[in-house]
Amino acid sequence: MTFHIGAKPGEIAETVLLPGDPYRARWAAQTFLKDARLINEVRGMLGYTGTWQGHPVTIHGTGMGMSSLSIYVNELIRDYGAQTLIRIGSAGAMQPQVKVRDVVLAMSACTLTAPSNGIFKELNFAPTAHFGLLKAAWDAAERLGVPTHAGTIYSSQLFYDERPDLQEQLQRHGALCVEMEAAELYTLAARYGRRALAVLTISDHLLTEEALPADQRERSFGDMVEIALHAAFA
Ligand SMILES: O=P(O)(O)O[C@H]1O[C@H](CO)[C@@H](O)[C@H]1O
Ligand SMILES: O=c1cc[nH]c(=O)[nH]1
Repeated sequence: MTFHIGAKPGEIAETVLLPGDPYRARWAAQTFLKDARLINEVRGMLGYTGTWQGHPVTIHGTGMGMSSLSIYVNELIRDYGAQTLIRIGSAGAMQPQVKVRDVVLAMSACTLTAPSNGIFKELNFAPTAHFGLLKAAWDAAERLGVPTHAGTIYSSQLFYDERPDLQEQLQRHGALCVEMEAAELYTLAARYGRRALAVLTISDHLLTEEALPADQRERSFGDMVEIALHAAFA
């Protein structure tokens, strides 16, 4: 047990899928894992462990934002030995060719500042996905026929951002979408020598203002879960 995770030693798999939403964790575990059992519910942050095609897998919520993800990912890596960490999140599209329900694989994640940035001081560290996972996820998406984009994304500190100028510059420079966790996940994975990737589903569009409701964000993003599972065990 850790400060925020009630699982006993050995109850968390080396492969962990990380949705922000704890109810998406419950839905994904019940939908994709065999024999899924609840291994954490401290503060309502649900985590489940089961198997996928015979491989042990944990699906654990991270909450919203880099500060919350940082707590769970630090404990999953340092206390439970997680080796492969794949975020399965929602995101807002920033480019016209990226449509609602498309999948985005985050090759890199720009951020204004993340919880880890303090240690870099004046250095602008470039948080980057694990190449093997990224390639395996791309191949899986092609096989499954899921419309998928790969490129840089924006990990924002705020959902209600008061800096439209930043969004404009990121759009000009090709950022595909905005979410709130990948940059810190990639930084922690780099620090501890683990594999990480963010597989995102577009839930809303910043240009067209289309948006999916909460129940669909919680329970209908199965393509990204399948892509993440195939990538983890490719
Ligand atoms: O759907 P999740 O995985 O929570 O991801 C996105 O949704 C939340 C904001 O609504 C943020 O956590 C953002 O990154
Ligand atoms: O951070 C997020 C997540 C989904 N959609 C957005 O617009 N922003």
